[in-house]
Amino acid sequence: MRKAGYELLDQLGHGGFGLVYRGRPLNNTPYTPSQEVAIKFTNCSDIHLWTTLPNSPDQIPLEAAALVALESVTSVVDLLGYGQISLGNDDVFTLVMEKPAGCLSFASYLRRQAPLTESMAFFFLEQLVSIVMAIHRCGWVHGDLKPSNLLICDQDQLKAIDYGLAREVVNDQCIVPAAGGTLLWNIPPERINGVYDLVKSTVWSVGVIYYCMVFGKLPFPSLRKAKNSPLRWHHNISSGAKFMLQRLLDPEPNRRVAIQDLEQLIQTNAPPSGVLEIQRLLN
Ligand SMILES: Nc1ncnc2c1ncn2[C@@H]1O[C@H](COP(=O)(O)OP(=O)(O)OP(=O)(O)O)[C@@H](O)[C@H]1O
Repeated sequence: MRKAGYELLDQLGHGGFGLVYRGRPLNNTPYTPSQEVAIKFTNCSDIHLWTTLPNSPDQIPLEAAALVALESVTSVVDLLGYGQISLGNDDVFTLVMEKPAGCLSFASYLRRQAPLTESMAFFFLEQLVSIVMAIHRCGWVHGDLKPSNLLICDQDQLKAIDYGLAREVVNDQCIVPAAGGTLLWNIPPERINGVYDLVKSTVWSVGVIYYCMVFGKLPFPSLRKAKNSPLRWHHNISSGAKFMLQRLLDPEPNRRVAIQDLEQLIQTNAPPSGVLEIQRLLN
């Protein structure tokens, strides 16, 4: 455990298993005392996947190992410390993470701003793809990509949080049993059949988030509809945007755009740069 002291402030959020508090470093920490942190507490009995780091025999949750492995990715929040503590009768694992200044949940942003202009949606799609690819190049997959696991910082920069479902990728694949995830955001239609590939489902999640940015609503009301219904266009969008959505949200995982082709898909279907600039100036 890296030792450091933090003062707990108010609760930032809570999810299925974790409670997250805003914290302030005490004077004995290497972190700048004025900079706030996010401290996530998870009951150890709720953590099912543990691992070790190469330089230590200590067991740590896979979530912590993912954050260590992704340390160099700027759009992934920094891990500042971790460790196990006892609270009453419970053993609790704590993760101390960077809390980027002036950030807002991307879910709240979309609730207020979506549908976005095609230009803005593309601007965030590019960032989302670069986050997915940076994580992929480190040999991991986020596993739970959705707007509430993205922060929007400094007005328009995305950062991904919550690595509780992150997994290591081997040969561009990560086959997992049908458990975890959030229905309709990151659960693709192929999961109806049981085990599925988290890498292909991440491409699906990118499509769901992009669709929500463009239309302000989820693409499908249920997994069954996602498997059998064509995509609906709620207002007119460019043929490039339609093509990208069809490739990202193909219900057949082997036909869906492969992660290796994601960057090329968005580069070749970008709105013309003049249109992008003018639309951004108007926003
Ligand atoms: N590094 C961070 N900086 C700022 N806020 C954060 C940070 N980490 C978590 N939060 C806040 O705490 C909330 C819950 O965190 P997190 O998603 O990691 O918990 P969880 O229990 O895994 O959630 P879920 O079950 O919804 O996936 C987030 O939605 C966010 O509002």
